[in-house]
Amino acid sequence: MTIAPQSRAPVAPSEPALSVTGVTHTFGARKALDDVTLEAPRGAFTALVGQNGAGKTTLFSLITRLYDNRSGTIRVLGHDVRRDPAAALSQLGVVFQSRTLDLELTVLQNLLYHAALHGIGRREAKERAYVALRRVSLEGRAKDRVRALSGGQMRRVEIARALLHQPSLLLLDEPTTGLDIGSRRTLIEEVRRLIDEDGIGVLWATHLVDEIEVADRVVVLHKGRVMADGTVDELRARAGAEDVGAAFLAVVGADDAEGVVLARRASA
Ligand SMILES: Nc1ncnc2c1ncn2[C@@H]1O[C@H](COP(=O)(O)OP(=O)(O)OP(=O)(O)O)[C@@H](O)[C@H]1O
Repeated sequence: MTIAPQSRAPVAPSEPALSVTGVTHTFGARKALDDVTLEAPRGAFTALVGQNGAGKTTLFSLITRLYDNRSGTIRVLGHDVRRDPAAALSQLGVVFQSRTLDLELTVLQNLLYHAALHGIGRREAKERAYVALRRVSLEGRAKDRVRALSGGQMRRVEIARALLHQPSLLLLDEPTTGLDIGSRRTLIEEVRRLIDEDGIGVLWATHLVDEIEVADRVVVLHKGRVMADGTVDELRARAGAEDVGAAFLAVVGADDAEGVVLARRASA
């Protein structure tokens, strides 16, 4: 399937990169998402934080149309993903939780393959690939096989690949999984720079509370429900806590947050 890069309808400047309104999703009797409403503005880092099983991946699967949203509305830059999927998906870049690069191909080949799926011509694709690799400081590795890269570098190639069709919204599902502390920091800094320089909107799903600190906005998802939505300072003030981890605990209920706290300790 190719997604036409030219399917870009005019968009009001006030439209957020992502808006989700009243979305519920069930797997049989299990409610994975319960009346979820949230926004990810353009030019901002929005952290979606929750424990394992909170519903983060389910939400991403609905935004990317892997699942059909049967209730509520999901808009990407104003385009309803159900009613106008081509326009919505053309504005969307995704880095999935599992790695999805072909290890035997070079970095450039991986990018060109993805660009072809988006209907981008080869010459244009090559130019865009080098621009995107420069954005993540990897232009010198274009001709290397992916297998030769570190885990953090592979993640940055995936981000470059997600940027090829020039989306307005970048979704990242637990992107620092398996990375050491230095690679995690580099990845966060690269994404922060993309936001500041390109004005892209980012929704970064994580269960690591220390990754919230850099976010402009935080959405706390717990057992499928949005428990808090605001700036890091608002989250701290609401919970009456200095520390963002303590604020998270207070919002979701201390007894329930063990997975997140342990994850935070493990990553410190
Ligand atoms: N395909 C599926 N079939 C049945 N239940 C599912 C399916 N996918 C997710 N669930 C359930 O939905 C809930 C939300 O899971 P989801 O994977 O969205 O959470 P998550 O926040 O992404 O967690 P993780 O960080 O572990 O991936 C969980 O209770 C999970 O068991």
